[in-house]
Amino acid sequence: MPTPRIALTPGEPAGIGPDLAVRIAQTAQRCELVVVADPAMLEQRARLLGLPLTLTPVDYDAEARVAPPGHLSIDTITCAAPCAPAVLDSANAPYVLQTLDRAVDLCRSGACAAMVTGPVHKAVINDAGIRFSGHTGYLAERCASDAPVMMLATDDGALRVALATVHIPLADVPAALTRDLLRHTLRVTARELQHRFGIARPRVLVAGLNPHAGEDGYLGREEIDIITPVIEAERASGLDLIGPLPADTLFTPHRLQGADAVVAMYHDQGLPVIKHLGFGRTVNISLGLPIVRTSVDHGTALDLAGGDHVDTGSLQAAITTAIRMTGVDHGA
Ligand SMILES: NC(=O)C1=CN([C@@H]2O[C@H](COP(=O)(O)OP(=O)(O)OC[C@H]3O[C@@H](n4cnc5c(N)ncnc54)[C@H](O)[C@@H]3O)[C@@H](O)[C@H]2O)C=CC1
Ligand SMILES: NCC(=O)COP(=O)(O)O
Repeated sequence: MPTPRIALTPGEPAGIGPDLAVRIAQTAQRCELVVVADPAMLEQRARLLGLPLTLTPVDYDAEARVAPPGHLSIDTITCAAPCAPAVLDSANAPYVLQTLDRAVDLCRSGACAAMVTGPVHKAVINDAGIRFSGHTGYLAERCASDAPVMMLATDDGALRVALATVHIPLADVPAALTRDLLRHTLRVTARELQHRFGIARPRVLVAGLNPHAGEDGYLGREEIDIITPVIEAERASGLDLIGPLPADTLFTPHRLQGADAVVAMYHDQGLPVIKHLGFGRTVNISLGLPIVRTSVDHGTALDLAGGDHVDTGSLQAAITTAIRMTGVDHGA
C-alpha cells in the first residue's frame, strides 16, 4: 500500500489538541501527517513543552512521504486571536471550523486519504454564535450526507459501540428515537462494518431504551412500539441483529461473545462502558460519510493543556484506524 497522506486537525487551540500534534510528531508514523492548523500556535506549544518541531508546507503534488521524528507537514490556517493553554476564546471558533472545512475539502478532492480530528470545545463554538453539537453532524453537513452514525471502537476491535442518538438532552431522547432513525442507524452500522472493516456479516446487539428493556411494557413502551418492530423487519431483510437487550447486562462478556458491535440508544448508555474498558485507546469513527474520519475518544482536557500528562494513545489509535480503514474501504 502506498504511504497515505492524512489530514490532522488539532481542534481547540486552548486545549490539548496542539500538545497531541506536537507529541505525535515525535513518533514514527506509517503515513504523512498533514496538520491543518496555525503554525505559530503549534511552535509556541512545542516550545512550552520543550519538544522539537519543524513544520514544512505540504506539497500535494509530490508523493506522500513519512516525516522524520520532530517533523510534520503543515497546511496553514491562522488563528484569529492569540492563544494560551486553557484560555478559551470564542474569537478562535471560526478558526477551528475552518480547519475542519479544509480537511474535508482535502479528503473530498483526494489530496488526503482520511482526516483525524483532535478535540474541539463545543460550548466555546456555540458561545461564538455558531450552533455546533460536534464534528459528526458538522462534517456530515459539509459532505451533504444525512444522518451520520457515531461509533466508538477500542483499538483491538474488542468492543464497538454505535449510537442511535448522540448530542441531545436526555429528556429529548425518547421523542428522537423513531423507527426511521433506528432503521437508518442499524443499516449504516452494518453496512460500514462490512465495507470499512471487512466483516462479512456483522452481528449487532441492540440495546433497549428502558430499564430491563421495558419489562414487557411495564417500564416503558419504546421497545414494543419502536425497537422490536425495527429489529424484526431488518432481521427479515438479512441483518444479524440481537435485541432489544437490557442495557445493564448487554455489556457482560458472555453477551458480547461473537458480537461485532452494539447499538446503544443514547450517548451515556454506550460511551461510559467503552471508555471504562479502553479510555486512551478508543477511537471515535464517523460512519455514513463519503470520507474516512476518525477522532480521539476524549475532549479538550483544558486542565492538562501545555503540561506533562497528556496521553497520545487515543490519537495514535485514531491514526492507525484511519490508515486501516483507507486500506479496507471497497467503495462504501
Ligand atoms: N472529539 C471531540 O471533539 C470531543 C470533545 N469533547 C469536548 O471536550 C470538552 C471537555 O470535555 P470533558 O467532558 O471535560 O472531557 P475530557 O475528555 O476533556 O476530560 C475528561 C477527563 O479525562 C482527562 N483526559 C482527557 N484526555 C486526556 C488525555 N489525552 N490524556 C490524559 N488525560 C486525558 C481530563 O484531564 C479529564 O480529567 C467539552 O467541550 C466536550 O464537548 C469531549 C469529547 C470528545
Ligand atoms: N462524545 C463524543 C464527542 O463529544 C465527540 O463528538 P464528535 O465531535 O465526534 O461529533
